[in-house]
Amino acid sequence: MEPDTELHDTTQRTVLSHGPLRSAPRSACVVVIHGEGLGRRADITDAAVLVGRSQEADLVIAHKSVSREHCRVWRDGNGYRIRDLGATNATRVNDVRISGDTALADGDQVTVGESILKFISQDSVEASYHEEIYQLATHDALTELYNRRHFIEMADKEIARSIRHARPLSLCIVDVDLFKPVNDRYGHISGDEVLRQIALLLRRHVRSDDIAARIGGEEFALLLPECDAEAARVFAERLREAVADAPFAPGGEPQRITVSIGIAALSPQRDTRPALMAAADTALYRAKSEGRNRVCVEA
Ligand SMILES: Nc1nc2c(ncn2[C@@H]2O[C@H](COP(=O)(O)OP(=O)(O)OP(=O)(O)O)[C@@H](O)[C@H]2O)c(=O)[nH]1
Repeated sequence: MEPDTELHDTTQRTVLSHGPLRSAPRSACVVVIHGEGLGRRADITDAAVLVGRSQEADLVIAHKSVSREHCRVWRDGNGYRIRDLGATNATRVNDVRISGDTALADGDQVTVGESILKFISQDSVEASYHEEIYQLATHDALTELYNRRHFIEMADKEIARSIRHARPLSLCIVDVDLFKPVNDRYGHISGDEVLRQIALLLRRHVRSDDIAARIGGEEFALLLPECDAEAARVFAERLREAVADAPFAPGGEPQRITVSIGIAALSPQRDTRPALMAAADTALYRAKSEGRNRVCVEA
């Protein structure tokens, strides 16, 4: 198990990647091209996109110059429109303060506090470039799951949403057991293949609203909205069994691989992401010390 704060460089392991597992349909988007939130983007699909400082915004820009609900962008027939929501620093499009609903055209620059967003229509050649950049910035190259940084961003939003709506939320931290001996015996390339296989199992087990990420070398996180601790335990048991039963063969040699899983649920006493992660980590340590290949829940 790796320390929580450690960062992992996985770039050399892209050699095993067979390319993106899912190709997102291209949609119009707003992307931050300057200031706080640089690189962050929100696709404009059927639902309107709220831009603001609030964790519940679709595009969060956590800067004091940005109002909690700053502006809204939405699709209107074949076009797109934007409206300022009474922000203290009024929204500007191409440096002109907007009033009422305003149409957006491809390439328009939207000033939100001290950040600048660019509107990119789905027909733009620039859209695929930003899609690629977004994929690189938010996903782990080896497993195609979300990376740690993006997981943290999404977890903060999900926690805020769950608290606001008084809904349950659980976090599972999944750590591969005795992975060092696997690497030592079969080499890092085979170890990487094991990690990819485990990531696929994770992906198969989660629901579409769940958030699956690789947050460390051999450590994964699963955030389960609408799931209390007991439901998360049942889910985690199924996942643990699926890994233990899966046919791994690093270096061509059949090998049993197992995972330990620590779980913590959101509660009034545990209502921040660091507290939730620390509690799940404590449960994980217990699972390891009690013999591995098991699920523990932090009360
Ligand atoms: N192949 C591969 N190995 C990695 C990667 N990131 C971390 N590791 C390895 O994962 C291993 C983690 O080992 P430890 O933290 O000692 O834990 P462990 O052997 O899994 O033992 P327990 O967690 O106590 O069950 C180390 O050998 C790391 O080198 C990676 O991206 N690819």
